[in-house]
Amino acid sequence: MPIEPRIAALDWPHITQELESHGAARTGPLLAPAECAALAALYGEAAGFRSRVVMARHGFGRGEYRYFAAPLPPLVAGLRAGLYPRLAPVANAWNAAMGLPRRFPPDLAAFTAECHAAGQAKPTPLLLRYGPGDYNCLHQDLYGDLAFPLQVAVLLSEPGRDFEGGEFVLTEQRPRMQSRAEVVPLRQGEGVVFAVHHRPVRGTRGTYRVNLRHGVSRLRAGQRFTLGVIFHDAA
Ligand SMILES: O=C(O)CCC(=O)C(=O)O
Ligand SMILES: [Fe+2]
Repeated sequence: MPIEPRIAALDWPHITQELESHGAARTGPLLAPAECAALAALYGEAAGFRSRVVMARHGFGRGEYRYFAAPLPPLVAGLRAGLYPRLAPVANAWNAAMGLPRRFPPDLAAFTAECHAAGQAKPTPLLLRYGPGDYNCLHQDLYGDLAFPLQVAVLLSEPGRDFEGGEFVLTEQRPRMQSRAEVVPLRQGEGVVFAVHHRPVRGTRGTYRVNLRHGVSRLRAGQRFTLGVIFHDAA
């Protein structure tokens, strides 16, 4: 099945509900094992990427990632364009709840045009590769003033078979309170939608803003690949 109808067939009411209550949601199966393997295999290709980051060199963790160059591989472009319109209403509701003035257009082409006009023109989808002992420190994928508040990561390897450890982790820092951690268990081909930076939480005294970070715990063994889909482009 092409990616667009597959995205349409996901349980969006449930995903939206999970995002509202927890700031993160699993998509359920999104990519077939062969598609995951084909995407992971791109990591070893010389062409198709605009930059490579060795995380240890920057204090980001251990392991590495590569940002795709434009034009994105069709499956990556299809995921980005197909997921965006489903998430834009959530993004707009979040900004309204947090009292932030920005609203996001209903389709990715229009949002990408806004990014380019703001000087953010480099594509941000990326492939990440982790080996034994590798990890990804808690971070936020912000690349300029313009940021879409949700992003998606798709696990391309199978836990237990291809790697051990390496859990996707989110932390949520609440105002004047201690941070809360959440581990999101994923299967190969499954995505997690999560807050890039802030999200609104309804409390007894109205809505407040929490600050989220995400990362990956240490791999105990094997190799783990991820596809990261970030909707704003980079400066
Ligand atoms: O490898 C992961 O699961 C995390 C990837 C990540 O940081 C991202 O997609 O932004
Ligand atoms: Fe990230």
